Amino acid sequence: MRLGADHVLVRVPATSANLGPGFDAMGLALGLYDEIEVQLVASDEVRVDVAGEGAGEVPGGADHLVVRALQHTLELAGAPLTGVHLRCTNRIPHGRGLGSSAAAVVSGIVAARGLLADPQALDARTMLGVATEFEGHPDNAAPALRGGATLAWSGADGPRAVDLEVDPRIRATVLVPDVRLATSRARGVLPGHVPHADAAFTAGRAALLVEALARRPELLLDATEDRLHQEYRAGVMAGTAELVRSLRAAGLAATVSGAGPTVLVLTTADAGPELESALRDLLGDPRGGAGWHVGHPAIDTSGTTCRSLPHE
Ligand SMILES: Nc1ncnc2c1ncn2[C@@H]1O[C@H](COP(=O)(O)OP(=O)(O)OP(=O)(O)O)[C@@H](O)[C@H]1O
Ligand SMILES: N[C@@H](CCO)C(=O)O
Repeated sequence: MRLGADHVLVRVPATSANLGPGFDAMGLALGLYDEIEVQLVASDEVRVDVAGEGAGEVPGGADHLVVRALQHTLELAGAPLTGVHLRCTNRIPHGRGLGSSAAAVVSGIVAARGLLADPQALDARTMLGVATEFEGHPDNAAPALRGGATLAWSGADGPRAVDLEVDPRIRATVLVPDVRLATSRARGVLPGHVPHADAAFTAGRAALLVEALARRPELLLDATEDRLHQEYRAGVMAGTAELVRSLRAAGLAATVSGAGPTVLVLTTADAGPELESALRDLLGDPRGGAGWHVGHPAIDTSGTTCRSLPHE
């Protein structure tokens, strides 16, 4: 396949996976974005400039995660990459449970699609499949690609996803700690087996969550209960576990965001005063404190977007 454009700008949202009981399956796109400008160059140089999150930390050149996903996707499409210049403006914090690695992978895939002469040749399922190969599970990649809330699974023909309805009254709040935790570490403490009763409990809650998200937000507290991962992870994110417990005791639907350590709270717009009061009690200030930053991102409904820029 031929390349069409040589210069594109991709915008990719943060995502919060699991939402409590939807381990490795459910996710929500949040209005906090990384932007990546991808410019093909005539030489075989691979250059990556990073501003914001990860600057001076993430590998440059061909090892950079966005470059790896871009290169892999272009190869798959039969249009191998030679030289490229990336300018990344990163706002999604790394290793916090807000889908930074999925955002990097998805942005590389969507950039590759935008560079092809026939972008339609790379369909949504193929893109989710490639992202899942990199990530190992599709729950962040699906909402990053599609926006909104999604339910993803691996079927006989590979990873798939559907959109979930989200009641317009629902609001997301994130409590992001200063400390990081690698997803690999948070997965490493999960057991190989769980009691049948816990699996049954969590399956029921995940089904209820679909209804709570769509039109019954008053059920969010019950619907976000989980027994598959959060308690097992408490030992590697004690502060997160404590905050989730306290917020839930105050009647707020708090969960560990992705593999943590960020806390996600789902409320309705009219629950602002309860949330503010709980945050003041727990952190000393509703805007954040004690090493926690409070954000109120919109729920993103666009997913990852890509537009061509003029040839430079
Ligand atoms: N924009 C980026 N560019 C390059 N590498 C990135 C970028 N974002 C994340 N990474 C890599 O991914 C790592 C973080 O991935 P990890 O899966 O541990 O956490 P996360 O994706 O932020 O959280 P979660 O998967 O729980 O939502 C970073 O340390 C970095 O190596
Ligand atoms: N479902 C994943 C999300 C983080 O990538 C987990 O909880 O480990």
